[in-house]
Amino acid sequence: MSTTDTAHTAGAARTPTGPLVEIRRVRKSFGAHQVLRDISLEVPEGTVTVLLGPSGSGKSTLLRCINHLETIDGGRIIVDGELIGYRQAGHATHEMTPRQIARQRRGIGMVFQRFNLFPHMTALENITEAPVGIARIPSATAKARARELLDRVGLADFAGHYPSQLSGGQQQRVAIARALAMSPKLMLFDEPTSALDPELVGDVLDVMRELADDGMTMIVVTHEIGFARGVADQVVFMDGGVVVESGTAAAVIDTPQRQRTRNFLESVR
Ligand SMILES: Nc1ncnc2c1ncn2[C@@H]1O[C@H](COP(=O)(O)OP(=O)(O)OP(=O)(O)O)[C@@H](O)[C@H]1O
Repeated sequence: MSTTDTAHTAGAARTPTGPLVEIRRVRKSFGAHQVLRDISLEVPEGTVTVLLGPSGSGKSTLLRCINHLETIDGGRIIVDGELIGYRQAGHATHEMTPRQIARQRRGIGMVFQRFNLFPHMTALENITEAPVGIARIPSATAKARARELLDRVGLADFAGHYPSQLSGGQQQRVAIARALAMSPKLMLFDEPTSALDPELVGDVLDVMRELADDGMTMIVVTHEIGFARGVADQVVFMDGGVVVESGTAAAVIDTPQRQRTRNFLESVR
């Protein structure tokens, strides 16, 4: 059993309040391919939602819509009371100004499958780049904060290392620290461990679990069922662009009601 499978009472240390994220009847197509057909879900503040589903079910697309990397075709997405995407007569996402979009994106941290660190910058520089360049935080303040974040992800001694000098797991932990440096209210993770060697997965999931324990609101796309069972307050199984089944980890993972969910879980176990 990996450390990520150890007992963690999902949501126990947190007191969920209202939804930080509301997704209502969201639709998204690429050409004739309708990837998101009708997605609705809510993510209460301070909780972790894990999105499960087969390849091509639209999980990444949904995360990208929440973070303004894609524009929805219908429905609406609200994060912290603000419309992110809304497509109905007279209200289109693209009517937002670039400045509004940039401001909203700053409140949402995203960690991708591939760490996407700047190769010519040290770990510390990768983390301070956005706070200094975008948020205009004084360099000394940003550096001090970056060191705290490196410590938090277990890499206090690696501030001066370049990405090529770090393992994949260490790079991903720097990527998490980089996202946290903008003090997001929501963190999105898109298969953060699927590009890692198996022995490096646990350290990254442990950092994510600590974030959850600290009350970070998180939406995580992952096939790590042990993580979902141990950390998720809510598990959402998507297939064919719809939510097939959602509920607690115990409900969706241990006692799935739908055959499609059972088939998927068997395929990843
Ligand atoms: N920019 C794009 N243009 C055209 N098709 C796209 C685009 N982005 C995603 N798709 C298609 O949308 C579908 C859903 O992709 P998406 O990456 O959201 O699924 P997923 O559930 O995250 O799958 P995976 O686990 O493989 O990443 C796929 O068929 C994909 O090819």
